[in-house]
Amino acid sequence: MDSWLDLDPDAPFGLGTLPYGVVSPSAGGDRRVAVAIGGQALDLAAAAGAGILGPRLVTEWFAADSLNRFMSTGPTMWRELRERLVELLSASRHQDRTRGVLVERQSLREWLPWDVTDYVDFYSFEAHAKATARIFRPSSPELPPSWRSLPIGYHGRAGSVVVSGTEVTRPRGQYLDDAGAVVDGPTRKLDIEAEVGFVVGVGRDGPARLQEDVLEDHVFGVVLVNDWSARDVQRWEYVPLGPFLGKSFATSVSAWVTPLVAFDQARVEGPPQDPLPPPYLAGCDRRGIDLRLRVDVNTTTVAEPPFEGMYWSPAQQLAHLTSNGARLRTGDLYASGTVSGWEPGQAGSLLEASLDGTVPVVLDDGTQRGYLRDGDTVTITARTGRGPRVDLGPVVGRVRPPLAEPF
Ligand SMILES: O=C(O)/C=C/C(=O)CC(=O)CC(=O)O
Ligand SMILES: [Ca+2]
Ligand SMILES: [Mg+2]
Repeated sequence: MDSWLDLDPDAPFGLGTLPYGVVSPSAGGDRRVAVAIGGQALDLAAAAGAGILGPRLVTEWFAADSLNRFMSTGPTMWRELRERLVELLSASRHQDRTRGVLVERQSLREWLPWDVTDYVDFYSFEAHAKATARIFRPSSPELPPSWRSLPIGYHGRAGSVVVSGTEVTRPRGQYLDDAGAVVDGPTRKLDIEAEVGFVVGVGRDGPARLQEDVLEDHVFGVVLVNDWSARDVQRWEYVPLGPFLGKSFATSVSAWVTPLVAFDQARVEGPPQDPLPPPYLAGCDRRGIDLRLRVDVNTTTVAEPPFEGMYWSPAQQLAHLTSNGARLRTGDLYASGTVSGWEPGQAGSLLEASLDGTVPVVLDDGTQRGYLRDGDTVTITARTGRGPRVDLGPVVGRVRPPLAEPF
C-alpha cells in the first residue's frame, strides 16, 4: 500500500511501521502522543480533537505525557487505531484533513515514550552467553546448567531507562586494576549491549501459563535497547547476585515504539530446543522475529547482529516472567538479552567484539576501540529481514566524561 505522502522507500518510517512516540514542539509546548511517518509525525491529540480518528479513539489517551493510557486499552483499540491511520495516510480523500495534523519531526523534541514500571533483561542468545562465559568464567562450563531449561534473566532498574538522544555520563564504580587492587573511579570498560525490548500494554495478575496468544494479548510494541554496561564494575560485583551498579546507570530505548503487529510477516520459528523445556514453556508460541540490527560507533558500523537466532522466544520469556504469579503491569519492559550471532561482525557488545579489549575494533578514522571513549556516539537501528520493511530505532547515545571526584 502506498501513501499520498512522498516517502523515501529507503528511509524509515513507511506505512508498514507507524511507530508511536511522545513529542513536544522544540520551541515549547505540551507533550502529546504521535505516530511517525517518514520525516513527519502525526499529532494524535490534534487528530482525535479534530474528529478524524473516529468516536472510539478519545483525545485523553493522546493528550498525555506517556503512551501508558492508550497501551492499557488492549489489542482491539490498538488495531482500530492502526487501521484508521493506514486509511488516513493512504486514501487521498483524507489528504487535506490529515496534512493539518502532520508536523516535521525535526521541529519536535522526543521524550521517553512510556512510563517504565518494571524492567527485566533476559540472556537468550547462545552465542552471547557462551562468549561472555569464556571471558568472565574461563574455567566454568560455557552455559550455566539451567540455560536450556528456562530463560535466564535479572530484574533491572526501571528508573534508569532513558530515551534515545540522552547523553550517558561515564559512571564511577569499584573494580580491580591491572595489579589486582580495588579502585573506585570512572569505569575503564564502558560497553554497549544491543537488544530488542518488548513493551507491555496490558498487565495481568496471574501466571500467563499455556495461554495461546500470550504475546499478542499483552505486548503493545517493540523498541531497541542499549543496555550500557561497565564491564570492570560488573565483573567485580556480580557474584553471586548478578548485575547491579555496572548496568543501572543508564539503559537507552528508542523514542519510537513499533507495534508488535507490524512484524506479523517477519515472524520466524526459533532454533530447536533440546531438551524440551517444561510444558508451560514448550507449549508457547516459539516464533521470534527476523530483524537485522546494526550497531554504529561514530561513523563506523561495528556489528550487524541477527535477532532471528534467539533461543527463547518473546512469548516464552513472558510466560516465564509471570510463571510464579509475578504481576505484569502496563509499562513493563523486558529485553531480549544481548543480540549476538555466531559469525564475525555479529557481536552485540564490545566485550565480545574486542575480546574484553584485547583485540580492539578499528574505526573508519583509524582509531581503535577496546571499549568506548568519552565523546563516542553509539547508534543502534534495525529493520525486518523478510516481509515488508518495518523499522526499529534508532537508539542513540553519546558518552560524556565522568563527573568530578565526589570527595
Ligand atoms: O555472562 C555474564 O556474566 C553476563 C552477561 C551480561 O552482561 C549480559 C546481560 O546483561 C544479559 C544479556 O544482555 O544477555
Ligand atoms: Ca543486557
Ligand atoms: Mg525496578
